Amino acid sequence: MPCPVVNGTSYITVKLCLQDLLKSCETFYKKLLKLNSDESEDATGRDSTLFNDALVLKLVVKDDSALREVFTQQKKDLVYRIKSHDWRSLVNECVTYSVDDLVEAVTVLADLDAPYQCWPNDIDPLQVYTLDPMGNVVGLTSSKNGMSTTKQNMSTAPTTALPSLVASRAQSYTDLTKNVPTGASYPSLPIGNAGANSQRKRCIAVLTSGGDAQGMNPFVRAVVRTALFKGCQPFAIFEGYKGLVRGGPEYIKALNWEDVDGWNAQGGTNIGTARCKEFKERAGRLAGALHLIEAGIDALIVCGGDGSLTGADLFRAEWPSLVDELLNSGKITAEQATTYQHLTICGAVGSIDNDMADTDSTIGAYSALDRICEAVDYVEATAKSHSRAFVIEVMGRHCGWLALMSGICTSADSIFIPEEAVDPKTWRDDMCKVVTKHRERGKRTTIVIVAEGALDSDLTPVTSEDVHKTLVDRLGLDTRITVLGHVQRGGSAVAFDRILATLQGVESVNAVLESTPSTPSPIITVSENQIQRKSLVESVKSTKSIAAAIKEKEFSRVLQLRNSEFVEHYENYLAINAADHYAPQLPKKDRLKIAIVNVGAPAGGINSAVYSMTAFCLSQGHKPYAIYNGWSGLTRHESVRTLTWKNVLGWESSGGSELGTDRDIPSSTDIGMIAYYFEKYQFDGLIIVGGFEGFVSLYELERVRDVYPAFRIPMVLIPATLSNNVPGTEYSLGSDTALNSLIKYCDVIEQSASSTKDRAFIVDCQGGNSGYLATCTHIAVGAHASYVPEEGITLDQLKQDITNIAEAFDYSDGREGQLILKTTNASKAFSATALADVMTAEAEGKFSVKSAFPGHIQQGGKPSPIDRTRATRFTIRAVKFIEEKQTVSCTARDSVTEVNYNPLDKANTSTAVVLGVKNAKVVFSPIKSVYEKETDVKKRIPKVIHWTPLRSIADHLSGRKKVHS
Ligand SMILES: Nc1ncnc2c1ncn2[C@@H]1O[C@H](COP(=O)(O)OP(=O)(O)OP(=O)(O)O)[C@@H](O)[C@H]1O
Ligand SMILES: O=P(O)(O)OC[C@H]1O[C@](O)(CO)[C@@H](O)[C@@H]1O
Ligand SMILES: [Mg+2]
Repeated sequence: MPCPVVNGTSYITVKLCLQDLLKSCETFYKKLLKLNSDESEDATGRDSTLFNDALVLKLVVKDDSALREVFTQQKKDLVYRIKSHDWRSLVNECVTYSVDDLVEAVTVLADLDAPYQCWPNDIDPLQVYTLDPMGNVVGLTSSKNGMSTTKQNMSTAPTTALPSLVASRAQSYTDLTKNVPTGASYPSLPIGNAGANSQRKRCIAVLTSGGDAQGMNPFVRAVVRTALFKGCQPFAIFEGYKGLVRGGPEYIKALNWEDVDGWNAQGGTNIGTARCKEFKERAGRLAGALHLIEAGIDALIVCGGDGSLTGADLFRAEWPSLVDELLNSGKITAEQATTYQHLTICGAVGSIDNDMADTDSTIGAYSALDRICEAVDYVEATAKSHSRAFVIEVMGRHCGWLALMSGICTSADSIFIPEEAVDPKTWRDDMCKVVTKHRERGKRTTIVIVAEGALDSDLTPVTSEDVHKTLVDRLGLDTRITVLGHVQRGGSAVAFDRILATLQGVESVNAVLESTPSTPSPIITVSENQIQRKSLVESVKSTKSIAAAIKEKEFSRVLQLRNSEFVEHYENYLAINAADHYAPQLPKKDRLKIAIVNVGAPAGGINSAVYSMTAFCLSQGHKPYAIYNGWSGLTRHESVRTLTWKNVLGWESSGGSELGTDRDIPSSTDIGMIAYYFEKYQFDGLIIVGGFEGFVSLYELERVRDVYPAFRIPMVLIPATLSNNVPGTEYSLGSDTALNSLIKYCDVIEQSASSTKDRAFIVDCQGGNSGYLATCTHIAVGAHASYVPEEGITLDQLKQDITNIAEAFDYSDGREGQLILKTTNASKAFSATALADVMTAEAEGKFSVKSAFPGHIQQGGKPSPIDRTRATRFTIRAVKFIEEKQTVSCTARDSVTEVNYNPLDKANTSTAVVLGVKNAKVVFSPIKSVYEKETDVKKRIPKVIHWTPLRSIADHLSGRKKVHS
């Protein structure tokens, strides 16, 4: 039987450092590869030549007894590796031989008593890994390409079982996939698998391309694990399109469950990325097509920016002609051309720039924004000390999203973005006017944020140096430039990106499996927190049209072509940071008195809401009032003040509650006194920023409108609580900040767990009766399990989790730290510590569990960029809602009567509302119906939990088996 070496090599030298291993090596290779020996060669028996028709293998002895110790040590290492590694992770360190019959090879290995692993299973192996007597890893494959899953010959079942470690792990996967419907449920098998191969597994490859972005690793992890969970074979193409163009086992590798362990916390992309010129040429794409077909891959998931997805779209469009060309040039067979006539492509947007049309956010954008905000928050302190100006240059070659959002988050005085090309003649004056105005109002710092791609309307770049020069020359400001550069792409992903990437990874695999040859290639997007599928072609087209509009100087179109949220943020930025308070927007008769109060526990974004409310009210001409220290502050101390811009300077980015907050609700203080003060100050509108107590407060005020006309004004609740348990919304301010605090904490705990053998941690999470925080953290950190009040803790599940964890420790030799999240209220009987003790006892020495309590760390320090920008957006929406609903005019107020002061219909419940995000939209829902119909008042949670689907995703990605009662 011929045994050509994979890659076509036909001569191999194996060096032996110990003479006494020669005989056993000779026997090993002779039997395994069916080689003959050259009897004539070495009479002394020092070297040996083995051969057949296709291969010459020379065993050369370089006897060195000094190496005996090294060899002994190495062997020990190998024993460890055999126990702890999936050998396919050592694929780069081994020589792989192609054999016709793997089952026969396995029998030989068993006879030789050599250790080995079969992949993907022992019943029908595609690859086998073993050690030669020298300890070299030797691979055997029956496929044409070492990485391909297409076999040359189908083999029969082997006679030998797997080593038990691998067997038990393989069993877990089998169990996992048992729940997954196969065959008919996947309309996917038709593509690339039609005909003779119709039973073959789907082979799904993933690549990352363009600039790296935080979140690409969680994305790849989710693709790999979901593909395995659904019975497919995942592959990674290393180094982006470069790997596709170069091909072969070095760049195209099958990945396994363990290969992506711990990736959620890691920044960058572990499978590498590149900018690849060759792929822009047809010849490069032709090579890419050949390599995919050779590797047996029929679906490709590309995670990258606008450029990468443009490339993916082109590849998809050209695919049939590429296959034809490969067939005509004899590079592939007719059978291959038929099998791979369709390539399924799915795009996911991974780029810090957030420059793709049709999605609110790209994977990595919020992490980069987080890095920018952190840097500007730092710079602010030194700027303030010296009363300096700072020009901060941020990334974004063709997109100003990072500059715009960081401008909002840090209350920058001015921003420059490509979407709003400035007038070359006037921009300097305009900027100086705003900066001077802010300085006159008492601001000691000046922050100007310039996007890397900022332009004027002649398409001349507006550079940081231009801005610096203007601030120095015209205003005489002591000015510095800070270019943030690649720091923005550094570090690990924020919670939002980890979760977004994970959900998009899962959805990409779903999209691949559901697509048919006639389905347009999808791109996975997000809209107001909802993962959606859109058309890749259309998104690429819209994205290109933005670049074209800029090039053609059609600036009025450019902003509109970005999504509506971008436009809203831009208008908000101008309203709160560039407005002239002496020339407000609204005529005097429409100006209102609007109060804001914080109710409940502190949450990230509360202060941002107060800052935005104040700045927006002032720009409109309204009078903003603060009620300090909640309802009890009002009723006991009449703690009401008007707010000025200077009062709230710096609040956009500050943590806690500057106004002061507590959990009192109106009925527990003095509702009559509240009405009295509302009347005294003649409030025209109220904004409550708070959690469940805020929700109850609004309901109570609305209910007593009959009795107290002072409450017949528009009232809006902006939900703000880390528990994210307010009915009427899928998102509350503060929940993102809390998640970020918690994942940072968990990453540290995870490190400790991984460093200590056989150690798991149970992290106790806040959240009241809502398991939102624990579930999202479970996904974000890749924890093993989470216990939440919605599910409770059953003894059966606990037992199962103990078994799962023991198995995971077994497999990783105790080196893979395990985390479990537990919402404090998940069980009345088990505190985190009690649970840890029970698990430790039941694990019978296999592992130990400790408890960890992040406590109020979860309320976070500074609010996250998501909470800051959403606070701004929601608050401005709330003020606009009040404007719209409030018909009373200031003139009317001058002659107050009960009728004209409280003109709102007493029964008009639509004026007391919860502002929420629901089904991808910002909506105002009347408190009366939300409270009475949608709320489990006793448990303080909504009756319908919107995040329930996350539970099963969290579990399947951590390989947790669920016990169903
Ligand atoms: N028009 C195109 N045709 C074919 N391939 C393309 C095209 N544009 C880009 N690509 C491929 O995608 C790679 C990455 O593109 P690009 O450098 O524009 O980054 P990106 O994906 O937009 O990410 P980011 O801008 O976030 O860094 C390119 O190096 C190239 O291989
Ligand atoms: O790291 P590189 O290749 O220099 O690319 C920098 C570019 O990549 C991006 O960060 C996008 O990933 C752009 O904002 C920036 O212009
Ligand atoms: Mg790009």
